[in-house]
Amino acid sequence: MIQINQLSKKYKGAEFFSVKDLSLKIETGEIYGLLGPNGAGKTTLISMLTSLLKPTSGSFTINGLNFKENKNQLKQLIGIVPQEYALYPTLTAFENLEYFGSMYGLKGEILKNSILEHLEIMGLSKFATKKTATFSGGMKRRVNLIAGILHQPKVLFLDEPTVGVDVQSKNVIIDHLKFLNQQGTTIVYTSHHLIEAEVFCTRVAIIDQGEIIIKGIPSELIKTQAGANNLEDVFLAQTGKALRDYA
Ligand SMILES: Nc1ncnc2c1ncn2[C@@H]1O[C@H](COP(=O)(O)OP(=O)(O)OP(=O)(O)O)[C@@H](O)[C@H]1O
Repeated sequence: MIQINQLSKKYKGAEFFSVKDLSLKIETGEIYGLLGPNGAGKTTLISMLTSLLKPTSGSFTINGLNFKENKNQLKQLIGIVPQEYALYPTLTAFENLEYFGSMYGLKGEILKNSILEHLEIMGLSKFATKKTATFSGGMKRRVNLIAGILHQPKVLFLDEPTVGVDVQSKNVIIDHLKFLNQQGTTIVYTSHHLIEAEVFCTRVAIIDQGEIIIKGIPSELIKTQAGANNLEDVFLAQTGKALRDYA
């Protein structure tokens, strides 16, 4: 279970809070979607939950553990799939994954077998010895995903794991995430794909300007929002139609 208590982040020199007094409980075994317009604070929130970013105030626990006291345990427990590709372009897919796997303490045959198995699942076996610089966006996304799950995390955080990929890559990624969830992995993900989130997530929270404005089971949110036929209607009704450019 993830318990977030009044978590806030104000970047240095910023006028506004990017995440503001945010409290949320995510149960073990959920697929939880963090949705919101550009600049809503989704990446900031996920970055704090994975200890990539220090909160300004507030706290959270993951399975009862916190980063101050249980850093090493938590690092083994969670997996991170960032929005930006974390891959080294001059290394092959296999070499990249060896690097990431070793960061989680995997080595030898266990590491090698885990890499080969995941490359196979993601349809990348025949590209194992190719440099990732030559990969398409969809292939990079799939290697990026493998890098975060080689150590079989119990809680997986993904920041827009299907952005910029074709339908085929998206299906492989989503199907595998569903499989991992069935095996007991709790999934927290951000997305702009509301149709994807509607069918994929057990619950979602719509975030705007650093705060949760509505949360719940997608089908129930649709039912309770007047005139809404899908999650996109709920999203637009809650966040408005104005563009969210920021710099
Ligand atoms: N390093 C930073 N320094 C200052 N402000 C930042 C920084 N990173 C993000 N912000 C600001 O924090 C707010 C939230 O940004 P964040 O990237 O968390 O939103 P997001 O919901 O993930 O957006 P997107 O959907 O575009 O990825 C924005 O106003 C953004 O400009």
